[in-house]
Amino acid sequence: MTVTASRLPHAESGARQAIQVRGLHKSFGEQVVLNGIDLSIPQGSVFSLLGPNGAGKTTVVRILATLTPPDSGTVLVDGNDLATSPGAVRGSIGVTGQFSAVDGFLTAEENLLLMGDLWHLPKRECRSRAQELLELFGLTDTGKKPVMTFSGGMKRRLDLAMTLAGSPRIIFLDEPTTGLDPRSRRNMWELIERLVHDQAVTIFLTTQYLEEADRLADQIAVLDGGRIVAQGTGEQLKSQVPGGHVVLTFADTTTMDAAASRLGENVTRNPDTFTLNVPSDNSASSVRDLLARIEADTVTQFSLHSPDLDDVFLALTGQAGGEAKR
Ligand SMILES: Nc1ncnc2c1ncn2[C@@H]1O[C@H](COP(=O)(O)OP(=O)(O)OP(=O)(O)O)[C@@H](O)[C@H]1O
Repeated sequence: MTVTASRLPHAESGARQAIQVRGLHKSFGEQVVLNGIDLSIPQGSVFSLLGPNGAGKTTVVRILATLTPPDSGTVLVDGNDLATSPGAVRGSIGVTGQFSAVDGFLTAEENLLLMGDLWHLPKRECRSRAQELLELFGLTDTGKKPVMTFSGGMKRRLDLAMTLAGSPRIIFLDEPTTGLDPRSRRNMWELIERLVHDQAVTIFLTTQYLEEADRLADQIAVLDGGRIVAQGTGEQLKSQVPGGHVVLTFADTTTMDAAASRLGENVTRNPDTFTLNVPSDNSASSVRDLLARIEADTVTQFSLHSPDLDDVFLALTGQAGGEAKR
């Protein structure tokens, strides 16, 4: 099945762009990793880059964060040209995740003070910012303990807190919840949502968890074979793949079979639960047409199922998403 790449929906919106990328190329030796990437990410939004292992997500983050030079292409971060003003780019970004700066021998508070120092914050501001961040990230009680005693979730929270010490306008979160248990992952999601809501930062998120992208991101792009193969909101991406269906439940086999014979061969019967699965795009008109073809009064329950991002990922890349592999 082919899914066509959608246009860049926000490029026309007129919103100020936090990140603009045009024609980005990067090869390592013979291996072409990025083969012409275009991105426009509006300020104050959450953007998620998805892709199978080795697709080049970290390479994109490293290029945008000035850690790896691109071969060609133009990149503007917070209005600054990466090629001519890398220092200004570094001044407006924070990077967490696979390049964690957390020092396990120091306490959480000391780590935060060190970051404030690196950002040349005055001593007093440094202390108040550290306290503020410990509180924001639920680390006040453990602030004086060495980080090596922290759980994975606490370390990730501290990592994100340290990124915020410099008050960045754009934050790169490279797989921020990989390896966390479901509860810690949800905690991180709530923190990220609060950051975007309260501080209007722009988030560039890479993740293996499609559910994470679906929950947090305003825009999702799928990177595969060196190119962005689809981009849009979670809903837009899901609407591009088949998998939507209506589930009709009946009181008994007789009414179920009567409906099945009127609906034709695409219907899947589940005799154990007296249900029929009927492929549908779930639009109001197709659901209305469907009900008009059967004795609607015999339906005891009715539900719509949309494809999830896993279906999208599979259709686009031929691989299951990270969550599915676990
Ligand atoms: N410094 C480097 N030298 C040579 N090859 C590299 C280098 N960095 C990345 N690569 C290669 O580029 C490709 C993309 O790597 P990258 O880490 O960007 O992918 P990814 O999408 O982040 O993968 P994952 O989901 O596994 O973290 C991989 O094949 C990787 O081996």
